[in-house]
Amino acid sequence: MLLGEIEKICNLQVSENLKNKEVKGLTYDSRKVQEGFVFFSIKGQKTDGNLFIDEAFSKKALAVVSQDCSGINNCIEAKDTRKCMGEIANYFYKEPSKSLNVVGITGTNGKTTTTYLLKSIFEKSGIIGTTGYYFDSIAKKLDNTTPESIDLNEIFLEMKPFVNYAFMEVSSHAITFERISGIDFKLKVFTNLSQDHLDFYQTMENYAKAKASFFKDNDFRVINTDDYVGKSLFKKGYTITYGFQSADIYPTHYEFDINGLYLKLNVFGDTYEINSHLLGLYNIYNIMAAVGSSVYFGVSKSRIIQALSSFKNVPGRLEKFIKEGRCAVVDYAHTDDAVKNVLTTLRQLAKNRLIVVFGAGGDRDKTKRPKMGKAANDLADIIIITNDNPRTEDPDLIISDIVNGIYNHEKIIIEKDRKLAMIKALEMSKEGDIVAILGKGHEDYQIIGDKKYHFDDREVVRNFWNVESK
Ligand SMILES: CC(=O)N[C@H]1[C@@H](OP(=O)(O)OP(=O)(O)OC[C@H]2O[C@@H](n3ccc(=O)[nH]c3=O)[C@H](O)[C@@H]2O)O[C@H](CO)[C@@H](O)[C@@H]1O[C@H](C)C(=O)N[C@@H](C)C(=O)N[C@H](CCC(=O)O)C(=O)O
Ligand SMILES: Nc1ncnc2c1ncn2[C@@H]1O[C@H](COP(=O)(O)OP(=O)(O)OP(=O)(O)O)[C@@H](O)[C@H]1O
Ligand SMILES: N[C@H](CCC[C@H](N)C(=O)O)C(=O)O
Ligand SMILES: [Mg+2]
Repeated sequence: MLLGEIEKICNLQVSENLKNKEVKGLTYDSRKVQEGFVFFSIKGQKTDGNLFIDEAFSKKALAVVSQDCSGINNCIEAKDTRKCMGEIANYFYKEPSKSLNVVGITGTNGKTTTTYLLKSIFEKSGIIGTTGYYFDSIAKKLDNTTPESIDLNEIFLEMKPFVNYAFMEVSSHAITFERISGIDFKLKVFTNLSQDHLDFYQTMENYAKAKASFFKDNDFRVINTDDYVGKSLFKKGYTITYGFQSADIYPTHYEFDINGLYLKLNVFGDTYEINSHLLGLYNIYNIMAAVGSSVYFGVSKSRIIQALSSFKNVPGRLEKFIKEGRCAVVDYAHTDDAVKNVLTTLRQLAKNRLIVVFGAGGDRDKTKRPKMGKAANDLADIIIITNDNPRTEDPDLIISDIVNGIYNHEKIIIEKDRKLAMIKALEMSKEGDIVAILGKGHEDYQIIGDKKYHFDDREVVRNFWNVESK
C-alpha cells in the first residue's frame, strides 16, 4: 500500500513527499515501530501517543497519524485516530473480516460462553475474546477481551486459511474506543445488560448507549428480548429474538441438576431437545443465543442439537470439582448480576451450605461492590471475602466496599490472601456443601499493584483436593 492511498479511506491529507512511499506496517505502539511503519498516536487513559513520536521516527517510521500534528513533521492529522486506524488496517490487510463470517457478540454477561457454544457448532471456526483466540490447533492469550483494530485484522488474517466463521466478543470499551472500526460483521448478538464499568461510563444510560451503538440500521441481529436494551434493538426483517417471553426462540420445558440442563426449545415452531452439560438457568439464554445465530446461518437442527449436547464446559465458567460429596465451583462472576445468577443456581443445587469466596477487581467500577456483597448476603451461608485483582487500589478499601452491602455480619470471614481464603473454604466444607469461588474464572494471574503474579483458582482447588474438574 502506498501512503497516499489512505486519503481515499478516511479523508486524510497526505503531503506530496509522502504519497508515493510504501507502507510496510501499522502500529499504535512506538515500541513496535519498524522501518516504513505508520505510527498511530493515540491519546489514551494513561499516556499520550504523541510523547512517543520521536521514538517512532528514530526507528524510521514513515509517518505518524495523530489528532494533534502541531509542529510535527511527516504527521497526518486525523479527527479520530482510532476510527481511522481501523479503516486503514482493514484496507492494508485486504479486508480479512469480509472474507470470514464474523459474528460480534456484545452484552454484559454471557459473551465468552456464547462464543464457545458457537465454536462447538461450527466446524471451521475460531473465537476471539476474554480467554484469548482459538482456531484449528492455535491458542493464544490476549491482553484485552476485544483487541485493537490492527491486532484484530492480524488475527483474522492468521485465521483466514483455517476458518469460515469467527465468533468474537465485543466489549463496551471496544465500541467506545473504536477497536472494531472497519470490521465487517455478518451478524451481531446482544446477550443482556446489567451493571458493570460505571467507573468509566458513570451511568447505566451511557453504558447502555455504548452497547446499543454497536447495532447499525441494516445489521442482522440475534437479541435477547427479555432484556430492555435487547428489546429496543428489535428491527423488523433483521432480527431473530430469544427469551422466555414471546420470542422466535423460547424454552417450553427445562430441568436442571448438578450434572446439567435438560431443555426443550421452541425454535420457530420446531422443537429442539437439548441435554446440556452446562449448569445454571442463565445458560439457557446463552444456548438460545447460540441456537439463534446457528439458525441464521442455516445450520441443521441435528448438528445444533448434537454439538450443544456434547459440549462440555467453558474454562472457568461454573467449572466444578467434586471431592467426597463436597463440590467446589470456579466461576468468572464479577458483576452483581452474575454473582446473583450463579449463587441462585448453586443455592438450588446445594444439599447443604453454600460457601462463597470472592473479592472485586481494583481500578474498576466501585459501585458494583456492595451490590455483589448483598447478592452474597442474600444467597450464601458463609461469605469469605478476599482479594480479586486489587491492581493499584488498597485491598482493605475494596473489601470494605463489599462489606458495606452485607447486613448479616456474622456470615463474613475476611482473608485477603486468596489462596488461604480458598483453602479455608475447602477445609470447612462438609458433605452436601458447595463452595463457590467467584471472580477470576479462567485467569491464571493476580494483579497486585502494577505486578502480575501467577495465580489460578482452578489450580488451587486441583492441588488441594487432588481432583480434576468434571
Ligand atoms: C481503558 C482502556 O481500555 N485502556 C486500553 C487502551 O489503553 P489506552 O488507550 O488508555 O493507552 P495508554 O496506556 O494511555 O497509551 C496511549 C497510547 O500510547 C502508546 N504507547 C504507550 C507507551 C509507549 O512506550 N509507547 C506507546 O506508543 C500506547 O500503545 C497507546 O496507543 O488501549 C490499550 C491497548 O489496546 C489497552 O490494552 C488498554 O486496556 C487496559 C489494559 C484495560 O484495562 N482495559 C479494560 C478496561 C478493557 O478494555 N476491558 C474490556 C473488557 C471489559 C468487559 O468485557 O468486561 C476489554 O475489551 O478488554
Ligand atoms: N446469560 C447470562 N446472564 C447472566 N449472567 C451470566 C450469563 N452468562 C454467564 N453469566 C455469568 O457471567 C459470568 C461471565 O460469563 P461470560 O464469561 O460468558 O461473560 P462475558 O460477557 O464474556 O464476560 P466479560 O465481560 O468479562 O468478558 C459467568 O461466569 C456467569 O457467572
Ligand atoms: N473484563 C472484566 C474482567 C473482570 C475480572 C475481574 N477478575 C477483575 O479483575 O475485575 C473487566 O475488565 O472489568
Ligand atoms: Mg468475556
